[in-house]
Amino acid sequence: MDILKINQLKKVFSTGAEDLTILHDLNMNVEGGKSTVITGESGSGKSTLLNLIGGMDNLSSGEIYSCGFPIHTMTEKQLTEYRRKSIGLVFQSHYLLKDFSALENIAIPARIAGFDKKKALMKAEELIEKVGLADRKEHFPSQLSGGERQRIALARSLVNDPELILADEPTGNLDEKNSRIVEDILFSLVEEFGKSLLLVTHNLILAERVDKAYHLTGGVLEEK
Ligand SMILES: Nc1ncnc2c1ncn2[C@@H]1O[C@H](COP(=O)(O)OP(=O)(O)OP(=O)(O)O)[C@@H](O)[C@H]1O
Repeated sequence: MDILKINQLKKVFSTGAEDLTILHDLNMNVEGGKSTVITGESGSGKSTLLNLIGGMDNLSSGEIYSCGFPIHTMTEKQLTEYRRKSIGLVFQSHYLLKDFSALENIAIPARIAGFDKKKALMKAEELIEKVGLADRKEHFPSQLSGGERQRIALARSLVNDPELILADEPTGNLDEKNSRIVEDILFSLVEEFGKSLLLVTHNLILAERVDKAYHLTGGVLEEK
C-alpha cells in the first residue's frame, strides 16, 4: 500500500514579473515500509517537492495524499498536527534549542504532542542511545560537534514515531563517519521498524541503497 501518492502536482512561484513553474505535473508514490530516493541537480525542485509533501508550502494544483491524509485540502491546523505526528523531517541544517540539553531537545516534540515530561524523556533516552550519543545527554548544543548535533536532530525527528520520514540531504554537511551513522539509522528504520523513507540527495552511495529511485530534471520527475 502507498503511504504517499502524488497526482499531477504542479508548483508555480509568482515572482512579480513572471510565473516560474518549478514542478510540472508530477506523479509519484512511496510504498509503505520501503525506501525511495529522489536525485536531481541543484535547482531541479527537490526541496520544493519535499516542502509540499511536508505541508510546509502550498501546491498550485494537483493532489498529495500522505499517511492517509489529503494534504492538498487540509487547514493549517490539520497540517500542524500532521507534521507533529505523522512525519519526521530530517534536514541538512538542524535547529536545536541552545538553552536545552541534547536529551531535552529530543524530548521537546513529544512534550508538544502531549506526552508528560517523564514519558517524553523516556522516549528521548531510547533515541539518544540509538544515535550513539547516550554519553552526551547533558551536553548543550554548543558543546556538541556538527555531526553530533545532526544525530541529535535526527533523534528528535523520530521521537513521535512518525510513519513517513522525509530527509533532505541528511548527510550533506557530515564527514564520512557521521554520514555512515545517520545513513545506517535511516535505513534501519525501514528495515527493522517498517517505516517509510523518502530521501532527497546528491549522494549516490546513499541513493544506491534504496528500494525505488526517481530523478528530477527541471521539475519533471522520472522513475529510474
Ligand atoms: N520561494 C521561491 N520563489 C521563487 N522561486 C523559488 C522559490 N523557492 C525555490 N525557488 C526556485 O525553485 C527552483 C527549485 O528550488 P529547490 O530548492 O527546490 O531546488 P533543489 O533541487 O532542492 O536544489 P538544491 O539541490 O540546490 O537544494 C530553483 O530554481 C529556485 O530558485
